[in-house]
Amino acid sequence: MRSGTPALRLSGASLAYGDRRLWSGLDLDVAPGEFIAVLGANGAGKSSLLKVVLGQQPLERGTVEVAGRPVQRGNRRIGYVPQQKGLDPATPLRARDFVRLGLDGHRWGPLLPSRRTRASVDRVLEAVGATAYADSPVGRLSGGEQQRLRVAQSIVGDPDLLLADEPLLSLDLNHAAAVSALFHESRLRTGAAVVFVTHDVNPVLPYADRVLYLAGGRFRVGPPDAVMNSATLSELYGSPVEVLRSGGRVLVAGGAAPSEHPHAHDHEEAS
Ligand SMILES: Nc1ncnc2c1ncn2[C@@H]1O[C@H](COP(=O)(O)OP(=O)(O)OP(=O)(O)O)[C@@H](O)[C@H]1O
Repeated sequence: MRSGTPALRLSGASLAYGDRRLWSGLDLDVAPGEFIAVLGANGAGKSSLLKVVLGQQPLERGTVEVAGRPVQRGNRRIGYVPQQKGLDPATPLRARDFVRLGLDGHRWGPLLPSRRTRASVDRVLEAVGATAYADSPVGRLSGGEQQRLRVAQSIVGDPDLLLADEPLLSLDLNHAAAVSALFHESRLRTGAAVVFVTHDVNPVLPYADRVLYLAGGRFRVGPPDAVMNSATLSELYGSPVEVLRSGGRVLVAGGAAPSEHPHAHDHEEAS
C-alpha cells in the first residue's frame, strides 16, 4: 500500500435498495491501523456498509476504494467476520481446518498444511481460546465457540483491512473482552485497519479511535466522546437521547428515529 493511502475510502457514498435509501453523503477515510466502531439501530445499514466494502453491494452514488483501488469481490487482503449464522451440524471440518480456510481457502483441492500454516493456525486458535476444541467438528460447537473460530479465521492471514459484523454476538463477557482486545492487538501488530460493527460500544471503547454512528439515513463520525453524547445523538435521531456514563461504561437510552420501528432500536447499551 502506498504510504498515506487510506485503508478504506468512501466518498460521497449513498446506498439504496430500490427506492429505499439507507444512508447518503458518506465521506470516510479509514487510516491503516485505525479502529472504527460502527454503531446504529437495527436496519440502519451497518452490515450493508460492510457488503459495499466487500464488493458485494454496489453504491447508489459515490465511490469506495480499498487501499487506493476500486473494491472487488474476493479481495484476500480483507479479513471478514460475517454476521453470525450457525454452521451446518454436518459440516465436515474440524475447528482448525475451518480457521485454515482464512489462509488457503482460495486454493483448490486438499492441501497438507505447511509447518508455518500450522503455527499460524495454532497461534490464532490460542488467541481466541479455542485450542481445547481445535480438533472438534465445527458443526457440533456452540454458537459462541463457532463465533470465536470465525474471528480466528478472519485474522489468521494478517489482512490489511478487518471487517467484523457483530463479532461479539453470543460471546460471554470474558470472551467479548478477549476478542475486542484481539482485534486491537492485530492492528497494532500488522497495521490492519479495523471496521467493527457492534450494538454495544463498551467492549471496544478502550480501542476505538472513532465511532461511525448511523441512524435514520444520516450519520455522525468522530472520536467516541464526540459522538456518544446526548447532544450529538439527539440531533442525529431528531428525538431526545440520553447518553449516560457509569463505571466507565456508556449507556444510551431512547433514540428511535421517526422512520424506525418503535422497538427497532435495541441497543445493548440502552438501559
Ligand atoms: N439485498 C437487500 N435487498 C433489499 N433490502 C435489503 C438488502 N439487504 C438488506 N436490506 C435491508 O436494508 C436494511 C439495512 O440492513 P442491514 O443489514 O445493512 O442493517 P444493519 O444496520 O446491519 O441492521 P442490524 O443491526 O439489524 O444487523 C434492512 O431493512 C434490510 O432489510
